[in-house]
Amino acid sequence: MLPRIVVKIGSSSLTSLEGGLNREAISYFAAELSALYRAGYQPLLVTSGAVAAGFREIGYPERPKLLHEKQAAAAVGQALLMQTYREALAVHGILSAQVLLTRSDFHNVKRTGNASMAVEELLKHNVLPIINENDTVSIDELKFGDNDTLSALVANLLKASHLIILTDMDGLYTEDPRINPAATRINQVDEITDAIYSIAGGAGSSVGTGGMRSKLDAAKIGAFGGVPVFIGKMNQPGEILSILQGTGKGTYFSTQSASLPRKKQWLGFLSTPIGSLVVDAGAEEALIRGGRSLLPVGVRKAKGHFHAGDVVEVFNGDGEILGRGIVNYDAEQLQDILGLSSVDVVKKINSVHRLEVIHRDEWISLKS
Ligand SMILES: Nc1ncnc2c1ncn2[C@@H]1O[C@H](COP(=O)(O)OP(=O)(O)O)[C@@H](O)[C@H]1O
Ligand SMILES: N[C@@H](CCC(=O)OP(=O)(O)O)C(=O)O
Repeated sequence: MLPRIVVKIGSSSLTSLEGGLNREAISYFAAELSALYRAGYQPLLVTSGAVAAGFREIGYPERPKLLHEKQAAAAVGQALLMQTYREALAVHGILSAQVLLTRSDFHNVKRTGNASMAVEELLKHNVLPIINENDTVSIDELKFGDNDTLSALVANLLKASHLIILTDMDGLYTEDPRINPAATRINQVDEITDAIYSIAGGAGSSVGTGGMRSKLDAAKIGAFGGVPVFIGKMNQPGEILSILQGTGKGTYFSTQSASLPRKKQWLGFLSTPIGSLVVDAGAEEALIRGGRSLLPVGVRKAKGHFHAGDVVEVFNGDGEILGRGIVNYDAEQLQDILGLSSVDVVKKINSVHRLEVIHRDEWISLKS
């Protein structure tokens, strides 16, 4: 299999602030994608820009904020975006195809299998998949919103060897350079800690959406899936190959050596937590460093109306998130056994299905 490269291009690199596509930029990116093919890689493109490309044509004075307006702008802009890419790529003899995905396409194994099958078939025929979120049918609560997370999920799903996230800033800085011009670039990040998150701000322009924060989310997802991520900018011919050679203008994020099983990736990044638990220091140690299951004795509080089988978030006493897991008790049942030893749990509940509150196989640690 040729090494797969997922390239994500943000709205800020494709459109002007007044709305509308920057055709020169698209021609440039098409040439860079063609350089990837020539160098023996198999590229996949995740592109934003539908809303930004469409809002002016439809008559909105600025990037719309209301859902139905965004949906309409995306419907106009997505067609324009695809047409422009198709023409620019055809100059290099590259055939491209539109793939629109929604968050719910990643919600279970069957649906992800379905999406990946379609993309695999395109790759088999040397067609470049051009992926975007299906904005016209996505509703806000169930949306990726920005395409950073989507690109990382695609990279993990298709076992890419790299994810390149292109934006209007040449990497992660010690602070948003638009706010503090003295900020300096961080060239390499080995671990995405809370301190790294704290320096990442939101979108930098009126057309961008997630800013550096959602790009770090993507880098984290990539790290868990075994895909190294680059975040940066390019505007010179041949730069995409420099990025792969380690000399790109941006920040490189290293990956965990082994990729997490798909179920754990789902737990960490796609599941919807229904409630939360607060655990004591002993339980934190067992979960984070001991690789053990969570027992009732270590649970201090349970919040929310969850049922056995739901996903809950787990926090320590300082309010730091430790991870997520599938809980084995209903919320009411758990209230009765908080802090009890396993012997006392068995005495209190007649039929204990599974003693652990969260089994270690159904847990993902999110604390770095
Ligand atoms: N620590 C940081 N380092 C670099 N850029 C940052 C940082 N925090 C916030 N940003 C902002 O993130 C923006 C890029 O994200 P975004 O606007 O969503 O672009 P895109 O449309 O390419 O996804 C930059 O323009 C920058 O202003
Ligand atoms: N799917 C949307 C993405 C919106 C957006 O701004 O994303 P991004 O530029 O990647 O932060 C679109 O095509 O307009």
